[in-house]
Amino acid sequence: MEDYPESQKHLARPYRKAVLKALLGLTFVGGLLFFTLNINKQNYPLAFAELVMAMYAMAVYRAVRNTQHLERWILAYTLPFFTTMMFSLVSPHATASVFAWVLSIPILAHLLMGRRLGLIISAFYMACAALIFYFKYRHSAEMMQPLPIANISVMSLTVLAFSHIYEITREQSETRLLKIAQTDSLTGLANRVRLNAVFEQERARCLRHGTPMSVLLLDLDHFKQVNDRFGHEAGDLALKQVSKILRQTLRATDLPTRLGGEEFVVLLTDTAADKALQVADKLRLAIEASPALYQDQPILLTVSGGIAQFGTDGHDLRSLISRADQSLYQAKDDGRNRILVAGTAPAHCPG
Ligand SMILES: Nc1nc2c(ncn2[C@@H]2O[C@H](COP(=O)(O)OP(=O)(O)OP(=O)(O)O)[C@@H](O)[C@H]2O)c(=O)[nH]1
Repeated sequence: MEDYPESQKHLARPYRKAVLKALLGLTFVGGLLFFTLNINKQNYPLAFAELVMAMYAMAVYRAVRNTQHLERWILAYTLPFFTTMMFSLVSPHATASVFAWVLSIPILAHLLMGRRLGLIISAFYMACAALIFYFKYRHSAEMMQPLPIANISVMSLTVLAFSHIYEITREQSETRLLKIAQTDSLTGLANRVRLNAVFEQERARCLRHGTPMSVLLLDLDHFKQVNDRFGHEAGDLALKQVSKILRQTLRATDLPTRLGGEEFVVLLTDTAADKALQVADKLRLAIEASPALYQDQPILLTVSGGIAQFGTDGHDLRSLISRADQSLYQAKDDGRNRILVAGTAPAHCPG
């Protein structure tokens, strides 16, 4: 589970909303201005289009304030906006300077829609603008000179390339920061923040498809003695060793996380409690069989655990962890090195 698309979408929303609101404000004011200018020039179709866009900008501004569907509103506004721009380029009354607006397309499209969709939308509208330019000025000897054409083309491609590169690097830094924010620095496992985010996604999937999901809470036994006897560095090494076993043993669709201290939570997707117990026992035996080596000394490790199943034992992460925690403490009381399923009699005896 290495993707961060949902978190990234949430992270991009506030700044995309700010860019959209600025665009809406500017097009409202600009629309009214160009409406007046076009009325004075008796260019009524374009004046009417500018007025409609200004009113539409106002309506969208009100709609996006509390929307849950920002991406849809971005498309619902920018596509008519860019199309109106093309309409202005076609207008016989418009001067060649109107083509300068085309340079705003790649910037706005990338800022508002990200690198992939931004590139597609920019390429489409810039190609339309190039065709309009050609058909409008193909008989104009002045405009069809190689120098102005090369100038316009290179400038347009430069703005497109820089907008795209900017968005790629911005998304990459965002992914890097998200990864750092959602990773436990000692073990490299996911942390509580990521656990919460993935749980919410998986919960929706479980409710939609009716698939099971279990939460396994693991706690190292007598870990204080490891620190006291071998030192804190050895304790850290033991935590890394357990993390390595979790990563190696679990399926790619499961999420092993470190909650803090010597406590781990594993989110087992598409897994009911009885199957989760089998997985947990496999982990428990692997941990027992692989002592951490600190300065050539083996540190024997065992874990106790509790399992709770989504739906049966709770519908949110907090209650599931709390139910698993009750079983974990029961497992500790029963002698440690065992896993118990919530609401059942002791399900495993070490041996
Ligand atoms: N080395 C190391 N130790 C940690 C870390 N986080 C917590 N600990 C130690 O983990 C120990 C946990 O001790 P306890 O809560 O008493 O649990 P325990 O000794 O494992 O006993 P039981 O859970 O009852 O089996 C404490 O000594 C903490 O200092 C860490 O990041 N690194």
